[in-house]
Amino acid sequence: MSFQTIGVIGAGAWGTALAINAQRAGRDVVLWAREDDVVEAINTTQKNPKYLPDADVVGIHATSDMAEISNCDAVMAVTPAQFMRGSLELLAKTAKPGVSVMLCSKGFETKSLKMMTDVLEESIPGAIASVLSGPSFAIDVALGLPTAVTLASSNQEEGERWMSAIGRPEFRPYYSDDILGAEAGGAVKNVLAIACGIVEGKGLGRSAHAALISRGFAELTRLGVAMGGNAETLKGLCGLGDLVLTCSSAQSRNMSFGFALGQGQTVAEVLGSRTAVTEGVATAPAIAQLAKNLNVEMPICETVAEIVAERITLSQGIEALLKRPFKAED
Ligand SMILES: NC(=O)C1=CN([C@@H]2O[C@H](COP(=O)(O)OP(=O)(O)OC[C@H]3O[C@@H](n4cnc5c(N)ncnc54)[C@H](O)[C@@H]3O)[C@@H](O)[C@H]2O)C=CC1
Ligand SMILES: O=C(CO)COP(=O)(O)O
Repeated sequence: MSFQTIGVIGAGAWGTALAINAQRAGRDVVLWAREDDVVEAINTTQKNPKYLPDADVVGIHATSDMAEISNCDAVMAVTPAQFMRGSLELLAKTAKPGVSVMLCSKGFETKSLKMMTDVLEESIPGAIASVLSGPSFAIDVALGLPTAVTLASSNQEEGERWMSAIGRPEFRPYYSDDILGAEAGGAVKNVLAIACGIVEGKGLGRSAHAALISRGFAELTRLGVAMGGNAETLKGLCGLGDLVLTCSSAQSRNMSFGFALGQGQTVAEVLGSRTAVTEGVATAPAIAQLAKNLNVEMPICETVAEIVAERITLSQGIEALLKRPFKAED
C-alpha cells in the first residue's frame, strides 16, 4: 500500500520543495518547522519567505508539533545533517514502530563521522530507512521544473511505495537498493563543489574546473565504495549527476561559498552573510577523517577541509594539489 499522508521534517528550502512536490503528487502533506514564524507564514500566506520565498506553498499544513508528523503514513527527514539527530530524537518520542523514513539531507555528522542512516538507526531503532539524493535544486523542484533523482531503499517494496507516493513526470525517482552509495554521493559532492567554487573564484579556468570534477569523482567513488556503497550507483544521479549540477551552478550554496573564498572573502565572512546551510563546510572535516580512517586517497576533499578550517591558505592548498606526484589515472 502506498503512503497517503506524508510528514516532512524541516521547512528549509529543500523540505519545503519536497512538501510541494508530494502535495502535487496527490499526497496529504504536513510540514514541520522549528520556527513559529515559518509555520505561521505557511499557514496564513502560503509562502515560506525565510527559506523559499519564490515558491507558493499551497495545500500544505505546517506545524511545530512533531506528534502530527508521527500520525502520517511516512516521514521525509530534511533537517541539515548536523541537526538531523535532534530532529529524529524528537520524532522518536511519538513515532510508530517501524516508521518509514526517507532521509533527504546531504552530509555526514561531523562529531561522530556517521551517515544519516546510522543516525536514524540510533535515534529510532527499527525505522525503515530510505535515501533520496540527486541533482535537484529546491527552487527547481518547487517551480515544477523537471529532474530525476536516486531513491534508495533497503527493499524494493518500500522503494516502490515511496516512488508511487512522490514520483511525478517532473520528479522522476530511479530506484536503487544501495542506500550507502546514495548517501555517500550526496555528502561528498558538496565538498567537491566548494573546491570547484574556489577554482572559479580564483579564475583558474574551465580546464582546471573539468579536471577537478573528474578527479573529484574518483575520490567520491573511492570513499563511497570504502563505506559499503556500489561504484555503479555513484555513476548515477546521486553521484555523477549531482556532482555535475552542484559543481557548475552559481546558485549552489557550496559552489558559491567556494567562489567567495576564491574571490578573497574569509570563511567567517561568507558564512556570516547567509542564513542557508552550506553542508560541505561541516562535512569536509568528517570526510577528511573518514578518508584517514579508511585509508582512502582523497587529496581534494582533504585540502578543502584544511582550507575551511583555515589551517592553510587557498594558495597553499592549490600548490600542494598541483605538486602531487604524477601517477596512473585511477
Ligand atoms: N536547498 C536545496 O536545493 C537542497 C538541499 N538539500 C539538502 O537538504 C538539507 C536541508 O537543506 P535546506 O532545506 O536547503 O536548508 P536551508 O538552508 O534552506 O534551511 C536551513 C534549515 O536548517 C534548519 N536549522 C537551522 N538551525 C537549526 C538548528 N539549530 N536546529 C535544527 N535545525 C536548524 C532551519 O530550520 C531550516 O530548516 C541539507 O542537507 C541540504 O544539503 C538537498 C537537495 C537540494
Ligand atoms: O544538493 C543540491 C542540489 O542537488 C543543493 O546544493 P547546494 O546545497 O550546494 O545548494
